[in-house]
Amino acid sequence: MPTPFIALDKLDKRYPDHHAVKSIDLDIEAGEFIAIMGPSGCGKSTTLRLIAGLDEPTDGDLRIGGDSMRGVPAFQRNTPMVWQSLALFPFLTVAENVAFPLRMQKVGAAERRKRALEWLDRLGLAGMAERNIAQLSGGQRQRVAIARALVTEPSVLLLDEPLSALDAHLRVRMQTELSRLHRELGITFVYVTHAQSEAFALADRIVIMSEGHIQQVGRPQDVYRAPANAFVAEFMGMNNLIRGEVRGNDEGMLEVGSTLGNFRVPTLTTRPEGSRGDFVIAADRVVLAADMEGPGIAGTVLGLEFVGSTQTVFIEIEGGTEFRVQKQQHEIEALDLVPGRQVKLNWDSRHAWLLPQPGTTH
Ligand SMILES: Nc1ncnc2c1ncn2[C@@H]1O[C@H](COP(=O)(O)OP(=O)(O)OP(=O)(O)O)[C@@H](O)[C@H]1O
Repeated sequence: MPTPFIALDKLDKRYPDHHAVKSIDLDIEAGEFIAIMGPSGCGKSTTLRLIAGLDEPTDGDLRIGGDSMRGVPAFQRNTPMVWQSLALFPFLTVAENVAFPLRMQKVGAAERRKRALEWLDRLGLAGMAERNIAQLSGGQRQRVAIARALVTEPSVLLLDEPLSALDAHLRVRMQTELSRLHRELGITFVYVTHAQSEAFALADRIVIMSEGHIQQVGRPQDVYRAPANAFVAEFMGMNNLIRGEVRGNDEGMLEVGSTLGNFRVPTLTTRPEGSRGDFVIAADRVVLAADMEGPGIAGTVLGLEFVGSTQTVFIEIEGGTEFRVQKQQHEIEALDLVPGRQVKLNWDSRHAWLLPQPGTTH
């Protein structure tokens, strides 16, 4: 194994009244784009601040390039951070804002200006160098903040919800821009976001946190299709979790009994009868049928939600369980899926994903 570029080693942060980050381990390779996600208050920003040196860990270690960062102040780490609020200086021009970190490094005035103008050019802001920050749009300010972070040519860029203040259209444009910069610069990006779409569009790997713990680290498609536990399955949103108990093992399949009926779930290992057999079926894997005499679970359409060209259908199963099903518009119309409509739900057993038993890997 090559030495990771950034290594979080049992990194821990306690505030007087809150244990924000609980002994987390994470290896980040040089040049990776890592997105950290999780519900509000789970410790994402604290983790980023620990990497930046804006906060000191209570315990554990953080290494960058193999060197421990314990006691190394933020200004000596060259790990700049871009925030949603940007923290640009309103009394400086655009060029002076970008050049500011170089001034801190005592770089000469001519060189500072040259490098600031190069970065402004690179971010599509050539010609705006002498403007005041107040004379820029939200998207342009975001670019200034990114130019200012990159002007010292760091090997890591930390971003804390950088796009959340922008409107949807601009957000997508800036995502493309960040992706391009990441590719061109080849440096490591660590990106905190609560927007799944951003994390999926940008990241090589996603880290899911909850209550100060890391719940799963993996490629976006793996976290989505193969959640490590019930928390991740539910956090990803478009999963249906069925809690059940193992009733038998049959050639790579578990027979699972639940309040919704008996199901077959693929497995790599056998499990003893009576043990947990919780599994997940993704919303886009559920098949709906109008024929109530056919096989499947009976349910009633509660309502629909538009998400671009697909819709999420919320279906109530007897006993109060709610299912989410993702369908294309034409399928919705073909089945006339209006609230109150009765439907049968089904899926191919091969698409069910067995959750690992707590404390084990799959
Ligand atoms: N300086 C501090 N003093 C005390 N508690 C703090 C401090 N900073 C953060 N916390 C607490 O630590 C927890 C984690 O905070 P953090 O900002 O890392 O969460 P987050 O996952 O980034 O949340 P959000 O998505 O809302 O920004 C929160 O409960 C927060 O109130």
